[in-house]
Amino acid sequence: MEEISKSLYTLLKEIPEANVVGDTDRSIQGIVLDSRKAGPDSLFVAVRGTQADGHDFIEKALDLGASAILCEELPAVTRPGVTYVQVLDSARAMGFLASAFYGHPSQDFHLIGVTGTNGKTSVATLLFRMFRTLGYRCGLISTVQNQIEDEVIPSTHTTPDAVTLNGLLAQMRQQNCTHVFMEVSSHAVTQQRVTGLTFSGGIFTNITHDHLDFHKTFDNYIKAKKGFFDQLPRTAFALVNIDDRRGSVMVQNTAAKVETYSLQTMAAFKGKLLSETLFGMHMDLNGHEVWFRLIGRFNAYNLLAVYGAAILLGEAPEEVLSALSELQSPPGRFEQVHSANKVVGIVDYAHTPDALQNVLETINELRHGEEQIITVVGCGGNRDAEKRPKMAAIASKMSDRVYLTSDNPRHEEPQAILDQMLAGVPPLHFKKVALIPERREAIYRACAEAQPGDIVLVAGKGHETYQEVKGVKHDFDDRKVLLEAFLATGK
Ligand SMILES: CC(=O)N[C@H]1[C@@H](OP(=O)(O)OP(=O)(O)OC[C@H]2O[C@@H](n3ccc(=O)[nH]c3=O)[C@H](O)[C@@H]2O)O[C@H](CO)[C@@H](O)[C@@H]1O[C@H](C)C(=O)N[C@@H](C)C(=O)N[C@H](CCC(=O)O)C(=O)O
Ligand SMILES: Nc1ncnc2c1ncn2[C@@H]1O[C@H](COP(=O)(O)OP(=O)(O)OP(=O)(O)O)[C@@H](O)[C@H]1O
Ligand SMILES: N[C@H](CCC[C@H](N)C(=O)O)C(=O)O
Ligand SMILES: [Mg+2]
Repeated sequence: MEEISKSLYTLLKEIPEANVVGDTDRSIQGIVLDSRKAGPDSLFVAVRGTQADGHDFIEKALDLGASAILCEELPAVTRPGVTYVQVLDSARAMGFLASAFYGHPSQDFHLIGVTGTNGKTSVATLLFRMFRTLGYRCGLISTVQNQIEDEVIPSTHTTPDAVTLNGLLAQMRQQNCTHVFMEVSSHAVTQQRVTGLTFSGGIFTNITHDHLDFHKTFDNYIKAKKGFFDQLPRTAFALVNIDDRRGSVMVQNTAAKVETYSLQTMAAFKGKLLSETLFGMHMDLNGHEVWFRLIGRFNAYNLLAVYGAAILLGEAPEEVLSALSELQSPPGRFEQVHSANKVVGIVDYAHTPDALQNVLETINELRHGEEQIITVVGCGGNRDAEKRPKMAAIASKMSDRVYLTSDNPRHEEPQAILDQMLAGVPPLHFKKVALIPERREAIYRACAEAQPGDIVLVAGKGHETYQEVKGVKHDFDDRKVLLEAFLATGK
């Protein structure tokens, strides 16, 4: 990426409401959100976070060479030669400045944002792959990875912070991308990571229980997702899943053109799931019958969203459906690992109650005989604790055997998380459930027990290649461990 330098005076035109103390006739070499990353002539943005207050690090940033400070509260003592820019909301102001710093890259291509509790990665990735098949140059910003055409850029967040995000978008513009598909997490909306971007379209997949550790109430969580549609311009489309009862709320105040998709009712994009096997499903989409390689009712929704967005972006239905019918699931989404003696392993990123229920429903629908469903699942540490008992209840009701185990315990005790999960298991299903904190051991035990035809679902980590324990990420890949376990247990 080329070095960028911008005049502070020009940048400040983006935030006319700011109170500026100091000289604006200076160049800014970069915008930083973390004082430890400050360098000569950078602009440090002081944000009040969940753990710390960025205002406490202003002096540190200045020591490392920062020459401008964006903050909500001016320091008691200011340094000569430094420009202080005071605003009501520094995260919001940073969104506008970050976009301007990189020359507003989002205005130079179609940027589509996908929000919802589940399905963001699936929809964004399918759109990215499909538009590439249609011959466009594309970018992707997602939980699994960021991508510019074939170049993979590792991702640390579902939606990066505003500076990283605009930097990535600028790289995509430099690579002549015409379409960029990105996930918009609820954290990102609340923390204004997407403020200042120009979207051509927004997609709402669904909203169910997650992240209440951060948003505190379900109402706040809904408001966060709605905030994304509130900021869409008139020129954009807002494509919503109208079968979700919050679908209409999302677009209540949007200026964008509202479009709908549904499997149940009248909608601009109407689908019907006709039949499915382990290898794909047959759907009707607006009167076109098509075979897809993805399975599950939740994927029928994802395919409808992708189809709808493509048509709204001006593509021809036949070409879209033909490209879409070739696509496979993104990594770690219903990814199958078959053993030599026909045990079916499924690795899925279901880490919310709704996702786990959907995946288990799909697996139950696929079963046609006496096949057993053996589920291995855990819940992340330092994340929403309310979903723990719910996920364990769903796993125990919808499986024949359940191994509750660890999923990124982070700074919590694995046994404590397991105890909270177990509290959700109805006594009727106690017999089915075993607690095995070591995830590898849990997967091995599940495989040892599986008979030909049985299905072993390993849920929660999907594409992840690590297990995070007390700040350290240890190598761990459910797909590899499942394969190893099949071999080790003679399957
Ligand atoms: C809860 C949350 O969203 N946290 C994000 C947030 O950090 P924070 O508010 O906790 O920051 P903080 O530690 O309190 O610090 C406050 C400020 O002081 C600054 N600081 C701090 C220390 C220092 O020495 N110097 C300094 O300048 C920090 O850079 C920050 O700007 O802002 C940081 C900078 O953008 C993010 O890296 C961080 O993501 C953390 C690592 C995280 O795990 N986030 C997850 C929960 C997240 O964002 N997930 C969503 C997906 C959720 C989903 O839908 O599944 C995502 O989009 O990835
Ligand atoms: N449209 C959908 N509705 C409900 N569940 C879904 C849907 N699509 C996928 N899922 C389930 O949710 C899991 C996560 O899917 P995906 O990664 O696409 O969601 P996400 O919204 O990107 O999640 P994250 O918030 O972690 O980024 C999948 O593995 C699957 O079990
Ligand atoms: N984006 C989600 C992913 C959860 C994945 C699960 N494996 C976990 O670690 O809890 C989060 O950060 O809450
Ligand atoms: Mg995602």
